[in-house]
Formats: sequence, C-alpha cells, structure tokens
Amino acid sequence: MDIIFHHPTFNAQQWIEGMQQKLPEASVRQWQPGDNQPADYALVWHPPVEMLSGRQELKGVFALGAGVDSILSKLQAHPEMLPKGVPLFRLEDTGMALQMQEYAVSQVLHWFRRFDDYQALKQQAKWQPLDDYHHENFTIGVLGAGVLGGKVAESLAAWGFPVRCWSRSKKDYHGVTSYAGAEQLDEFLNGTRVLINLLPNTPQTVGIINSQLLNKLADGAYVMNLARGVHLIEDDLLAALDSGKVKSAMLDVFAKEPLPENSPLWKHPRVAITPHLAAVTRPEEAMVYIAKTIRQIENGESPGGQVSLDNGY
Ligand SMILES: NC(=O)C1=CN([C@@H]2O[C@H](COP(=O)(O)OP(=O)(O)OC[C@H]3O[C@@H](n4cnc5c(N)ncnc54)[C@H](O)[C@@H]3O)[C@@H](O)[C@H]2O)C=CC1
Ligand SMILES: O=C(O)C(=O)CO
Repeated sequence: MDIIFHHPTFNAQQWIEGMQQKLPEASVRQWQPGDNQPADYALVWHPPVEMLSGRQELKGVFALGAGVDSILSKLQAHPEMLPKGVPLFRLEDTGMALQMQEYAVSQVLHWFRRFDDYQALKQQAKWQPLDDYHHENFTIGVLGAGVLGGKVAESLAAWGFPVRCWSRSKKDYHGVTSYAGAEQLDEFLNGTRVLINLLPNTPQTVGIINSQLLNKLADGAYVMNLARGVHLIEDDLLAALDSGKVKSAMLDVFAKEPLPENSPLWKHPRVAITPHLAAVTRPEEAMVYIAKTIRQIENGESPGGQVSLDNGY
C-alpha cells in the first residue's frame, strides 16, 4: 500500500513515521512535484492540483482538517483534481471537539460572569459590583450541530445554560433543544443571547451572520465565530456592536486571514480575536483515525467521515 502526503506547514517527517508505524504494511512518502508514481491513499491540506489529478487508482483522499471548503473550492476550478469515484474523507473530531469545548465554555463563562465589564471598569479604576446574569436569560444557540457543534452544545448544557442548536436535520443531544432547516431558523434565533457558529462553509451558509440575522437575536447578544470567516459579514457585526444590539464578539476566523492590520475589528474594544486556532489538528489522534479508516476501506467496510460532494461538507 502506498500513501502520499502533502501539507504546507506540518512536519512531514513526523507524519510519515507516524503513519508508517500505524500501518506497517504501507510505504509512506512526502509527495514532491513530478511524483507520478502510484498511490493508494493521499493525505493532504491545500494540495497542488497536479498531486491528485489523474490518480484514478486512489482509494481515498484524506483532508487533514475538519473543514474541506478549501479543497472543494479548488475542485470547482479543477474538477480533475479528485478523479471520479475517489472518496474524500475529513477529520471527524480527532481531538478538535475538546478544543472547541474549551474555547466556547471559557468564553461563555467569561461573558456570563461579566469579566468583560469588570475589565472595562478596571481600566477606569472603578470598584463597582454589577448585577448578576442568570442562566435563564443566557440562552445559547449553536449554529451547525455536527461533530463539533454537538459536543460544544452538550458541554454548555452541562453548565446549566439553556442550549439550542440549529442544523439541517433534527439532532438528539443531551440537554439541547434542536431546530432544523431554514423554516426553523427564526425560532432558533428568537431569544438566543449567545450565538456560536460551527457551520461548514457552503454556498448556503456564506454570509449567514448578517444584519438581518443579528437583529433577530436577544438584545445585548454575544457572537462567537469559530467556523469560517465567510459566514460573518464583518461590517454588519460592527454596526450591530455600535448600535448595542450585539454586546461583544469573540472571533477566531475572518473573511481575510491573517486579519489585515487596518481592520477595524482589531481596535474595537468589544471584539476579542484569536488567530484561527480554536481547534487544530492533533497529529497523533488524526493519524490513529486515518489508519483506522484505511483499514476499514481495505476490509471492504464503509467508514464514517466521507465528505458529501453534493452537500459540500
Ligand atoms: N476555527 C477552527 O479552528 C476550526 C473550524 N472548523 C470549522 O467547523 C466546521 C464544522 O465542523 P464539524 O462539526 O466537524 O462539521 P459537521 O459536518 O460534523 O457539522 C456541520 C453541521 O452544520 C449543519 N449544516 C450544514 N449546512 C447547513 C445548512 N445549510 N443549514 C443548517 N445546518 C447546516 C449540519 O447539519 C451539521 O449539523 C468545519 O466545517 C470548519 O469550517 C473546524 C475545525 C477547526
Ligand atoms: O480543521 C479545520 O477545518 C480548521 O479550520 C483547522 O484550523
């Protein structure tokens, strides 16, 4: 079995040795331009078109992340990049759900205990106890309730918050009220105080967090974007912050990354920023998952994690 690997920043040696150890029967190599030797599987992130095109022999391509939008958008321009019938897999959780839970829970608690307000008071050297917030007025809505969103929703429910989620089909997460489809989006938004985005980037979800949507949230809402920058219209968020409709935002992803130095988001006192690291690929967990999936394919089983090219995620 031959496996080719390409990632613009990961330590290739670590991945080659790791995969080799988990699949001793495999021969794993870093793909180099001009390498047309056969391969059974490809492990990729931002793959060059020539790495995959024409490789009809592939039994699977593995995206080394959860979101496959960058691969699918490249496929639009170069459909030959994924030969017909070759399945595309993505990482499902592999340690990312815990990171998303840490990120979301810590930020929700920060807002709920009004640490943002106390930080602002501290700047003015003001000793001023504020009214408590109450769980019943702190409904959390998770947009996108898949592998990551579902776990984030459940972990916040465990802290006693009313939690709801929105997805394409109904979900059954412990302590979480499920809303599904475009027809239930308004109901989901009505009364949501904290909006957390974990949707995939698809033509249906681009620009979904816009003025219209923000105006349907509870007054003084909080917004956390952990999915993709294209989901959020940044000017609409700034307007909602300035009008007071949105109290604060925590953003990990941006329309343009790195976020340009002249973006007004940097200077906004009620916007917090992290540089797209809410959840990163953990090599060991990812390699265990990929090796297990490869074994399932080799045994003729149908593994999970296959991307639906029709749905775009
Ligand atoms: N900021 C970061 O560091 C990271 C961000 N991500 C982002 O998180 C996203 C979610 O990852 P997973 O939970 O693994 O994906 P997933 O595919 O398991 O879940 C996606 C969810 O969105 C829902 N959905 C999709 N299209 C919809 C639509 N049109 N209307 C309503 N619901 C819709 C699905 O029903 C599903 O519940 C990734 O696509 C990626 O963009 C992932 C990892 C790290
Ligand atoms: O896995 C993903 O989709 C990511 O965004 C990683 O940063």
